[in-house]
Amino acid sequence: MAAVMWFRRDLRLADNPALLDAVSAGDGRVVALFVLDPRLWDRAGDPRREHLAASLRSLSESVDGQLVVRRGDPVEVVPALAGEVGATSVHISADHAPYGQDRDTEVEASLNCPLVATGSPYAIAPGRILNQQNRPYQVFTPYFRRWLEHGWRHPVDPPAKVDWIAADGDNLPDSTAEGAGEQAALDHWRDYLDDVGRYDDERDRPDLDSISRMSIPLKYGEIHPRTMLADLARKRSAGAEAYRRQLAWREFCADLLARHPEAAWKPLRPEFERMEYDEPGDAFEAWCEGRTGFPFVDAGMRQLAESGFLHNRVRMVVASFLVKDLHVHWRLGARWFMRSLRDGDLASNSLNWQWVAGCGADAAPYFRIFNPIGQGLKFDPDGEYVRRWIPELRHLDGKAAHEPLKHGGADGYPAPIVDHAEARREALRRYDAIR
Ligand SMILES: Cc1cc2nc3c(=O)[nH]c(=O)nc-3n(C[C@H](O)[C@H](O)[C@H](O)COP(=O)(O)OP(=O)(O)OC[C@H]3O[C@@H](n4cnc5c(N)ncnc54)[C@H](O)[C@@H]3O)c2cc1C
Repeated sequence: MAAVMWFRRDLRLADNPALLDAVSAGDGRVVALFVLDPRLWDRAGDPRREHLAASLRSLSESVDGQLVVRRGDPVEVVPALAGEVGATSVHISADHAPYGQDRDTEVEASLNCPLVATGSPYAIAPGRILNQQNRPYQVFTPYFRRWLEHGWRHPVDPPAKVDWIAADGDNLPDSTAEGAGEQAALDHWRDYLDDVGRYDDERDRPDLDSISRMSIPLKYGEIHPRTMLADLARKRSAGAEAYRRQLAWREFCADLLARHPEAAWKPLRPEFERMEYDEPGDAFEAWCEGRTGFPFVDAGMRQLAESGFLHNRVRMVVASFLVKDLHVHWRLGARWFMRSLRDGDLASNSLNWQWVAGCGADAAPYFRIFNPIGQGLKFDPDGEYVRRWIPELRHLDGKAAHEPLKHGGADGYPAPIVDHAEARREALRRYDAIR
């Protein structure tokens, strides 16, 4: 007898209730499976592929080298493996994203044994938080209040002993990514916890190193948010409180996407279907490459291209710039982010783009348009962040790096590709036309 543990977005052994169920169902004998699904693998950009491959290597070590990786359509691969090893059940943690839900329904229908879903990548599974009328929340703050009241389970330990059963598999993909895997995630998190007190005051400053970058291990399930929430509960600082609130944003996004799968690429506010956007031409290319002539925007886009990561404040500013200064559809920006980010996550990405573009459930009012220079001066007050990512501006001291034209210009650095005041007026005109 054996059970199959089909790992997906839960690449860890600790705090993994689905794995505990697999161990119990298989009487200690478990086949660890990961399916490299071409539909997901081919669409992911290099940063995600690299991280996933490194994380799988780490998981493989944790299961005594017996991780079975197979390429193909899960609807064929999972039942085939389950049949080969005579599995009595296949175990997963639930996937609430649109593709994952459909896939799991199909896999379940093709299996000759039960597909058992236990837990999810969230502290509280999407769909659970309802208001007094038993309806889902559209607005974050009341959702957050209810989320706190609802509470979550304690983390569970890794299984004491597992007999990992071998089966034929494909080669693990190569990777040069560093810092992937469960142990790296836990080490990074425990180090960061010492500094979480600074989070409340400094989290909007991309020039400082006060954010956690935990979106990456969370994306791959190298750590569960329950583990993080349990640690935060012991901290009792304003920083820890602020951090917990951000984790709730992640859950709110997943909740919204589970209820509105179309929100991945369609505006939640229907009037935005009529919004006029420009074709993505040279301006879109300049945005992708960090050559818009707006230093804060360009620093962000270069950081994204070079490192596969971007600070939340800068994500908001570059997204706003694309939609409201260049008048390009948020969907194109969201797609570029999904290809470029190591933490690219459909729910957090699409719902945050919708938030910035003004068409989300609890979106920023459309008419509040970020001034890309003002945002830089406010959140990178000494120009450190801009100089870090734009070598052409390194000769400019302090704030001057945000306004090169005012300070003699910079060789090789472009002039602004739009006039922000004019672009803002045009954005408001287009918004008025759909209200
Ligand atoms: C346009 C845009 C696109 C985004 N795309 C993604 C994405 O693809 N994947 C992703 O994980 N996050 C995305 N975010 C949310 C947020 O920017 C990142 O989670 C955060 O910057 C990751 O860095 P961190 O882990 O250091 O965050 P920290 O500031 O340390 O926050 C801690 C954790 O809280 C959660 N969190 C924080 N802010 C948000 C938020 N606004 N929405 C949802 N969760 C949040 C994340 O899990 C994060 O790891 C996006 C935000 C914007 C504005």
